[in-house]
Amino acid sequence: QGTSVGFYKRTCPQVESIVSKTVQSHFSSDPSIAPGLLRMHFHDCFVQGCDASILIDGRNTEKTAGPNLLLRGYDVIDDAKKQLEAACPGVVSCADILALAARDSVVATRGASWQVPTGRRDGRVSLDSDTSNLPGFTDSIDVQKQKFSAKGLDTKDLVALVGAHTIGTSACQFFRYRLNNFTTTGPDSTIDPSFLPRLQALCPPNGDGSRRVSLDTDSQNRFDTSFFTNLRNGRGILESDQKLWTDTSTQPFVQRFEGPIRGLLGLRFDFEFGKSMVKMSNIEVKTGTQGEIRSVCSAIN
Ligand code: HEM
Ligand SMILES: [Ca+2]
Ligand SMILES: [Ca+2]
Repeated sequence: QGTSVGFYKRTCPQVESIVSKTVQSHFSSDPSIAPGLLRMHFHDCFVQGCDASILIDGRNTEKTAGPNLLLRGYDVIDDAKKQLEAACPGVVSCADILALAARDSVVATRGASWQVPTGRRDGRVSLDSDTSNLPGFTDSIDVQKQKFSAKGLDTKDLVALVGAHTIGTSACQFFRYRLNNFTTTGPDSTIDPSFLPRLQALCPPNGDGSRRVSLDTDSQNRFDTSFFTNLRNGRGILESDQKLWTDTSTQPFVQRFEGPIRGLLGLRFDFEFGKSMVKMSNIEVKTGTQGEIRSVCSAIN
């Protein structure tokens, strides 16, 4: 009853090539759509399951909620949907397009590929008030773990999936508070002191809070393990990211994802990321006769 690889094999064999070509062509003119689409899929799956509820336009929909205001890549999904409606009308869900586009975004940034099970149906509900279960950048590791385990994802999945921050950027407004007066004695002490001036220069106290800074310093366009090395070195940008290193329950996973195979404890980040993505992409999916196949991704039928 769940999703399966090759769900559209008979009904729309071109689906994967249409989505990947569309992602590639948008990526070549604007590389920021890769992190945009990956994050969008995560924010879709955590609210009402992976059902494209994030794509619905209108008043008080998920899109209008705080954590979703800076999402990007909606036009890529609309473009792919248009082509798919021409090739196989009424067949491919917007939720599946987004799941495929997230994978193709990792491939575009030279990460490892994985097979994406399909067969999701699109939801009919999108409410900004449902977005409170999305993790926040000040969340403790306990809260992060709770929010992930509520969706069937364990600690290893948490660390692997947050590894998505190996690409993309954050606005200064989400971490600038760590750089000055974080405590009575000064900046967040978990920040590498030799790195601090660089961040302070990028995000001065009264500067532009919307200015964007790499989440993985010096490697924002490459889907690699550098993000974990940066965490080890006190170079995490978000408070929630740096805590993955300071917390004793998540640090071992950061260590294991950082290096290439290290004996029996070694975990390949690229492989584990794909595995955890398949789990995340199956959160509360609607299949069979549930939901609908939207004709336009930004509106319910
Ligand atoms: C504890 C969990 C997480 C928290 C608190 C968190 C928080 C954030 C924040 C605050 C930003 C900056 C947004 C902006 O300024 O536009 C961000 C960016 C991003 N997040 Fe996460 N995130 C989490 C987990 C994840 C997961 C699981 C994924 C995907 C699998 C993900 C993918 C991304 C990507 C790719 C970006 C860069 C977006 C861009 O460049 O447009 N995040 N995240
Ligand atoms: Ca959703
Ligand atoms: Ca990187």
